[in-house]
Parts: sequence; structure tokens; C-alpha cells
Amino acid sequence: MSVMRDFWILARPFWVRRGHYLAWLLLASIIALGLLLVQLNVRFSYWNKEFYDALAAFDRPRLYPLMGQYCLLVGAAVVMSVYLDWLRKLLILKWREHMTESLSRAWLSNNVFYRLSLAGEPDNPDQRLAEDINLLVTESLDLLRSFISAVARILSFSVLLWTLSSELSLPFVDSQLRIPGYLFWFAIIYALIGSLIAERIGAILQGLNYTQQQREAELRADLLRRRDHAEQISLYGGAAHEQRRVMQRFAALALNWRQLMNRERTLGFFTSSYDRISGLVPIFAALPSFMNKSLSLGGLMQIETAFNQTASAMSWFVRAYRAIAEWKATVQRLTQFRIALEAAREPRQPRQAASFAAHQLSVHTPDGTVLLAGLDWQIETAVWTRIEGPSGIGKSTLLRTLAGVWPYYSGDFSQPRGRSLFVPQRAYLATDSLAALLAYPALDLPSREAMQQALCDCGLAALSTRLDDVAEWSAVLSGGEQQRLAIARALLFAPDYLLLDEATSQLDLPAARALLCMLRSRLPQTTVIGVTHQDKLSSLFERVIELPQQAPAAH
Ligand SMILES: Nc1ncnc2c1ncn2[C@@H]1O[C@H](COP(=O)(O)OP(=O)(O)OP(=O)(O)O)[C@@H](O)[C@H]1O
Repeated sequence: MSVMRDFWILARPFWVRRGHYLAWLLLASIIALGLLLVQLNVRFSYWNKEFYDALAAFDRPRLYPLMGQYCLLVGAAVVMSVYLDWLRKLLILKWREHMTESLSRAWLSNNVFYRLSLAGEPDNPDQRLAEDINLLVTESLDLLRSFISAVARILSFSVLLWTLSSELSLPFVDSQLRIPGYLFWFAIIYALIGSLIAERIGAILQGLNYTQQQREAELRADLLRRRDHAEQISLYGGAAHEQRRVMQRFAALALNWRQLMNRERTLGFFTSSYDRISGLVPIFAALPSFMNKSLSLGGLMQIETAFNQTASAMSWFVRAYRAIAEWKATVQRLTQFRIALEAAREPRQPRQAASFAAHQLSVHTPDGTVLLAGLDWQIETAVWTRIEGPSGIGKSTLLRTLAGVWPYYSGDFSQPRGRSLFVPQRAYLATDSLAALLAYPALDLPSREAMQQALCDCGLAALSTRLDDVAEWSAVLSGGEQQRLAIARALLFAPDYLLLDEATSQLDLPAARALLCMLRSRLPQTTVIGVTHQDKLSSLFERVIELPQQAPAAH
């Protein structure tokens, strides 16, 4: 039952919250409509009886009111099933919206998504948020609905079937074996045997379908990668190589597809025969009563409906285990995600102090390899400090630690209060308007004049007329231009603390120097901590912290 507990932990925030009455009202309406539809089907079966009896008796005056009744019944059934589906979708939408909002907030807030990506788990959070929430909501509602409907159908139609079927008397040893309501028992045994055979043939389909989805996703991802690296591929002249890889992926997909279609063919032989036979089986079974005139034509038709409804409701119990298994797997995946989010929610927070300071600080990689150990220093406010050390020693990782996003450290360090901004070597440029990119990560746009001025200051005057243009700027701008844009962003954001990680590496030295000098004159109060391999820029920094392997030093 732990799966039910896990499910309730996931579902509870939606079903037990302020304004949850609407959700419960929707659920109650969906269940009520489902039950009404079952009752309507029972009513249809009575209509069938009366109609065929009137036909058999050539009773014209009874036929006309029956046709009127039929129109009413059909009208009611159409309105009910359309609204049932509509309300079901509305509830799915509301539930899904609530879960997406709360899980994506837990994922995105406090840099949880970044820490989870470092730790490498859980896999594919995007799939959890998009597909699994949808599956959980849809499967939960549909399982509940189909369970209630199956129970209601069995209760309503089996009673009908029992009353309609006479007692069967079979010779058994020296006496007669009497089976009351034999059609009811027959419907149950028929449904059980049919569903079990279908399950046996179809069991392997589940695995094949799963593999098929995976292969399709791999092919799609592979084709997307080609789109993302179009330029590099054409520069290498790698088209033939790429074509071969695409066809290799397709061959794996086709191999599974063949197995799937062969298995579906076998299942198809069984299900189409079963479906066709199901229409006649109850008629043949009740034929003796019809022939000895104890059953009317209408009664025969009613038996056919009641038999098939009972049989299909029974087979739900045989087949539901697969839907329940899928639902359980979805609950488990989302529970893992929820637990991972909760575990990563509260990172160790650095102390808040007047400035950045490290005391016996050690930084390591996610697998525990120590990169830097025993760091002891303090960084003065409004001073430009450069962190220096050989490639691979851990300079960028130290900057991430100071920014408060790298959780793998021990010892102690403090962060100053105030606004800080990190400018990485490769700026993040989403596909958006240039104005929105300049404002990032602030939500409000600065004035147009301020943005145009920042672009001019950073040597991007040519872009100042394109603030509203939406483009894939990371593909449109050169590497150097992207770095200029990131500095323009910093100018507009005007942080108290600026962490620069190789932020001018793609510019020539005079351009890099001019850009940083301009930054310094525009943001004189900002404390800057930088990492750069451009040694000629070192004169811009007032202080250097050198990072020798495992032996810290500062001067
Ligand atoms: N997310 C990560 N997972 C595992 N190892 C990592 C991760 N990030 C960095 N490292 C490892 O930490 C070490 C230091 O990397 P870092 O980028 O901090 O060095 P660096 O001094 O800035 O290097 P460079 O000067 O070449 O840019 C590297 O060996 C790198 O492989």
C-alpha cells in the first residue's frame, strides 16, 4: 500500500487546498455522469426488448412511440458522454496545472535544478514535469472512473442477465445438474478465458511498445542534434557520416517495429475473432429458450446486450493490472523526483557577512575529489580581485562556490549581502527579443535609452535598433559579440558583486581591455572577482589570489 501513500503525497496538495471544492465537484460530476450512462445503457437494453418484440408482432402503433423514446435516449446519451469527456479534460487540466506549477517551482527555485544536474539524478526531469505529471493525472482519473463504471455495469447487467436466463438443466452422472442464471456464469467464464488469452498473447507487446517509444525518441534526438550542429557538420563535410548514423538508428527502430507488428498480427487474429463471435455467443447460448418460445425476440436481444456488457466489465478486472502497473511506475518515478527535490531543496547556505571570505575552505568535485583545500582569505569591497592558477586547478569551480551554486565544499565561507551577477565564458542567450536578453535575469525591462546606451558602451551600437527583434542570438552573434552582450547585461544589472569567468576570452586584448576599463568606470562601487587567462589584463586587477595545488596562498 506504500504506492497509495506515495500517490496521496503527490495528489494531496491539489485535493486538499483552498478552493479544492471545485475539483471535488468536478470529480463527483464525472462519477455521477458515468453511473447515469450505465443506467441509460440498462434503459437501452429494455428499449431493445420492447422494440424487437413490437417488430416480431408487426405492432405498428407501438413502434412510433418507441422511436420517439429512442431519440430521447440517444440525445441524453450523447449529451452525457460529451460532457463527461469535457469535464474529465477540465479536471485533468486543473490538476495538471497545479502539479506542474508546484513541482516546477520546487525544481527551479533555489538552484535545485542545477544541483540535481550535478549529482546526475534523477534522469530527465523535463520528462517528469511534462509527461509523467500528465500520465499520473490522466491514469489516476481514468482508472478510478473505469473501475466504478465496471462495478456498476456488473451489478446492473448481471442482475438483468440472471433474471433473463432460465435454469439450465444438464445430465450429470445419474441425475440432472441444475444451473440457475446459467447465462450469467457463462458470461463470466467467457470473459475470463477471452481476457486471459488476450493477455498471454499481448503481454510481450508492453515491452516492445516501450522499446519502440525509446527508439523513436533516440531517432528524433539524433536528428535534432544535427540541426543544432548544422554549421560544424557542413564545415567538416560530414553529411555521409551523418546519413549513415541516421540510418543505423532507423534500422534499430525498424527491427523492433517488425517484432511489434508480428506480435500485433497474432493478437489481431484473436481479438477480431473474439469481437465478432461475442455478438453471437449469447444468442446461441439463449437459443434453446427462444426456440421453445419461453423467450421472446426482444428478450433474446436484451440478453445479447446484458451478456456483452457483463463480459466486457468482467474483462476490465483481468486487463486492469497492466494499467495499474503503468500507474504504479508513474507514481514511483514522480515520487523519486519529489524526494530528490526535497533533498536538494535546502543547500548549505554560506554565512552572510560584509564581504567574501574563506576560512579553511575546501572545494571538491561531485565524486569527492578534492580540487582546492585550506583556502583562507578575505576580499575587500569595491576591489578587483583576480584568481590565478594553472588550467584545471578549479578556478571556475571556486567562482561557482562563491556564487553560492556549487554545493560540494567543506569549511567555511561568507557571502556579502547585495546583488550579485555571474558572467560565464559562454553567456546564456535564450531565443527571445534582444531587449529581454539584455534585461536577463531581471524580469522588468530597463528603459530603451539605458539599453541602447549599454549596447553602444560595449561596442554593439549596430544592434541598438534591433531591441525588439526575436532571434536565436547565440547563433546570430559571434563569440566576441556574445561576450560584449553579457557585459552590457552586467552594466544594466549594476550588481554589487560581479564574478567574471573568462568573460572576455573571445575578444582580442585591446578590445577586452577597453571593455573592462569601461566596466570599471561605469560600476566603480562593484566588487569584481575574475578569472582570466589573458595575462595582459592582470594590471586591471588590484589583487591576485593564487591557487597552488593543495597549498593555498594569497598576496
Ligand atoms: N560538474 C562537474 N562534475 C565533475 N567534475 C567537474 C565538474 N565541474 C568541474 N569539474 C572538474 O573540476 C576540475 C576543475 O575544473 P574548473 O573548470 O574549475 O578548472 P579551471 O581551473 O577553471 O580550468 P580552466 O582554467 O582550464 O578553465 C576539472 O578537472 C573538472 O573536470
